[in-house]
Amino acid sequence: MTTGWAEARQAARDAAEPLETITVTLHEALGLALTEHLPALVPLPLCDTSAMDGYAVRGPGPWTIVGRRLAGPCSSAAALEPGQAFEIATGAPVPVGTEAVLPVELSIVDGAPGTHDAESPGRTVSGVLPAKNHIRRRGEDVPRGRRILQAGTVVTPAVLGLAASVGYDNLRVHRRPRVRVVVSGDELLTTGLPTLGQVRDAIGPLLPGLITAAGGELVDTQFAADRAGALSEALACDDVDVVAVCGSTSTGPADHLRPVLGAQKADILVDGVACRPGHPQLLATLPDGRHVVGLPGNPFAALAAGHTLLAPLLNGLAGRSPKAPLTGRLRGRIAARDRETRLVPAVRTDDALVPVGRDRAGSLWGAAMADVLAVVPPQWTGPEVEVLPL
Ligand SMILES: Nc1nc2c(c(=O)[nH]1)N[C@H]1C(S)=C(S)[C@@H](COP(=O)(O)OP(=O)(O)OC[C@H]3O[C@@H](n4cnc5c(N)ncnc54)[C@H](O)[C@@H]3O)O[C@H]1N2
Ligand code: MOO
Repeated sequence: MTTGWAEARQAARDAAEPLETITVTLHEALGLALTEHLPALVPLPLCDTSAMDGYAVRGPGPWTIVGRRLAGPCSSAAALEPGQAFEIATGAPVPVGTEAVLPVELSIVDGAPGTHDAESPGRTVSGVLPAKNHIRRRGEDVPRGRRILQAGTVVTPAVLGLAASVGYDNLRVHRRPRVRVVVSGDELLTTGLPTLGQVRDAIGPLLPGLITAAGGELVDTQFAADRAGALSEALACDDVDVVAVCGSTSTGPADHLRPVLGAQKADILVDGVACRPGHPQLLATLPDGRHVVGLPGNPFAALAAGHTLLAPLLNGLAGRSPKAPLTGRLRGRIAARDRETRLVPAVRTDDALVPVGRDRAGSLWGAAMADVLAVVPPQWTGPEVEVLPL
């Protein structure tokens, strides 16, 4: 029985148990999801540091310059007495007793505007201290031990930078779900110009990016002839978590996916989705726990199904926390359907989403021009819609 679009996505998510934990280097963690909350191993900053290039000072000026501290390891012994200053670089630990940092552009050294000068110790600096003391206190940005990121967070470039700055070399993450793509259809051609009766495979090329973005790892793409036996063979593998079958989802004489899944005693969790395009898509679980997603052969329908069932399934297996939906306002005359959700390619303008058209199930032209798929639910009257970034 056909499932509603939102329910189908939730069913795909619910079918996915997050995969095992692995420990990887920061570099290897990009795109994977944290398995545990991350506490800061050190405070940020580590100690009281200067926020400006200038002079760390104590008491009222003028101040005698007694030392110099640039970035890099340094002794903790340096201290200021009232009336003393240290030339200091942004980010360097301030000497004990520092009350403020006088920025270099506000400073006068021996009567001349201050500059960075290796000869400054022994000279006198003066200037009017600004209201801000320009000292970053220990732990002011991130206190030591504070939970900085939650389990389920996807590791982004910013997460890597933050994890490194609070002391991590490795992260514990869920492994990526391994995916095999099986493209079915005797008419398909993978290179060159098609002749009568042939069609260039458009789904094989679009899936790797979608799979990676959803947290999966494409193991390989295989081609299966339009025979039940070929599809059965392609499904008989134990080296992947998910098999995405393209084509063969309908009820025609060459469409064998449902009968083959029946013969393999698969549990069909979603048997068609009330959406356009993409309504024949399906989600099943094989007796050994592997998941099968059936993507319709019409290329735009396959893309829509990739976002409807495949991406939420991979997100869940990868251990990614669900995200609140993105929304936007759709402009123009869009005819909602009575019972089915429409997935409409649209571009973002300054103030709205504008459908681009060219969105028949067999054509990827609209989707290729679009920024998002706008989700138009049954009997929608607008203008707010959920959007799926492409
Ligand atoms: N009697 C009915 N026929 C169809 C229905 C229906 O409800 N009743 N639904 C239509 C819809 S909607 C879709 S979508 C397709 C789904 O068909 P299949 O998943 O079985 O796919 P095929 O029949 O193999 O192919 C359909 C179409 O797409 C082209 N195709 C297939 N694979 C690729 C590929 N990798 N790259 C590019 N194009 C591909 C294929 O040549 C066909 O033109 O069923 C409708 N029929
Ligand atoms: O699912 Mo079909 O794609 O509506 O064309």
